Amino acid sequence: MSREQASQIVLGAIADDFTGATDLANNLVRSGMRTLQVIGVPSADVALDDIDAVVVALKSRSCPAADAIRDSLAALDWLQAQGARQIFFKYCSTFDSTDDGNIGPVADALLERLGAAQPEAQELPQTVMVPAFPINGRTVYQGHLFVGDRLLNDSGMQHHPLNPMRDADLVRVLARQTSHRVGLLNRATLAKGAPAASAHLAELQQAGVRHVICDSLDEADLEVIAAAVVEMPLVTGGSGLGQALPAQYRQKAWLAPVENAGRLAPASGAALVLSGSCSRATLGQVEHFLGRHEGLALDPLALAEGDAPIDDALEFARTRLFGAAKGPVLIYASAAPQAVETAQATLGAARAGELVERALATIAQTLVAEGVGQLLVAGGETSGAVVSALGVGELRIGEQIDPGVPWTQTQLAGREAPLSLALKSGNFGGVDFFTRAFDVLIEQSNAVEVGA
Ligand SMILES: Nc1ncnc2c1ncn2[C@@H]1O[C@H](COP(=O)(O)OP(=O)(O)OP(=O)(O)O)[C@@H](O)[C@H]1O
Ligand SMILES: O=C(O)[C@@H](O)C(=O)CO
Repeated sequence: MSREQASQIVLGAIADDFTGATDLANNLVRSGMRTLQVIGVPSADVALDDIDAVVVALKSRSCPAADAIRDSLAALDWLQAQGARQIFFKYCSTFDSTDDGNIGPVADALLERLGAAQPEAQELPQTVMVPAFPINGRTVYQGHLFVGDRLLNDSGMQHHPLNPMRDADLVRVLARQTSHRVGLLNRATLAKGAPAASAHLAELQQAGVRHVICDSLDEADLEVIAAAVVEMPLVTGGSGLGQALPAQYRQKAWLAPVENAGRLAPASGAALVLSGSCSRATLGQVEHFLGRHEGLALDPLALAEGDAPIDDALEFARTRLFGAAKGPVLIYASAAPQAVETAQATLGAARAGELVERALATIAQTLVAEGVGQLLVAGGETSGAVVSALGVGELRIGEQIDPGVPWTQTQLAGREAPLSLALKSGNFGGVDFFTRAFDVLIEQSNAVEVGA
């Protein structure tokens, strides 16, 4: 099938984790693209009528680079078969990766596959790296990533359990992940507008630069970048760029204007929060929630001894969810850096993470089967584990709770009503996120019921 024959999908995105996928899908919907999120590469046909963008959610951020490449290429092949005009490799706005990858190796593999599909192209394959998400405080200046007013390596991300970020210089970080040349499109050039940015990208390409880290301090910078890269086969970055691209697609008449790109059915069932994120924002949200509602902590060291903590958590939740009260309650492994270090020193980082993820996934599976209908999960890896255990195939995107986090809905096999699901990236959301999310869901459901 040629691109022209099946060009109904404008944007095909490959996201390296599930919360990141929802974040991108949210921004695409808010910018007027009818967006479907699929979990993994679909094995059966997916109905894509009236869909402008598809986001394939992978769990490829922290796995070995070879696995991430394999899964990302499979997603690329599928998206190309759907006729996607542009491919977007979505990773974290905090550039979560290690010296072994996976951002560099995956971007290289995608570029090579896309280049092979266009042997007539004369130029070296090139892509941009645009992690900035200004509304959530992620900006890039002179190639250095900031979270709020702190450099990345001083933002809390240096303590991340799986991919501690100890260097804010993204040109240097990426250069350790690829054998190809890495360059910079800086703010001074962006300030001159899209033609200057395009000219600089072309110069870098002539000089053999494959990956271009882009500064961006605000939405205006992202709009300039979007205008300069709209024709690139592959773009990469965070959801800020995703918010800026649809306007460019409309200018090219690739996209028709739509009124309400995201609308969900009313929510039902008991309300549960599961948190495996140890990020600063989540720790604040856990504390805030526990000041108002009940919660139970899971300890990885106890989980290593057996499943008793899972049974206790299930009992705790059942008595609070399936009687007169319907929650919300919280079950969490989220812990401060010192407690995480202790667990990791005893169990190893990977095993500690697996124990927590398996426990939260089991709890989600059991309680959703018993009547939880509104589920909020905090943490990208944690969301990946939960969504996989639930067997989620597709997510429809609804109302935003806070920037980067929408409510979504999915239809699970054997369930009558759809499950409302919010997947929160570790560092996203205001301090009252865990409580306010359910208020947003009620408002959204009421609006649908009265036909607003
Ligand atoms: N108490 C703990 N000790 C050790 N590891 C933990 C503990 N609690 C959670 N973990 C693990 O830490 C990891 C947290 O990663 P996760 O991606 O879920 O959150 P995050 O990094 O804050 O979110 P995001 O990726 O969206 O930024 C998971 O693998 C989780 O199982
Ligand atoms: O870009 C971000 O920060 C998020 O969408 C994310 O990927 C966190 O997992």
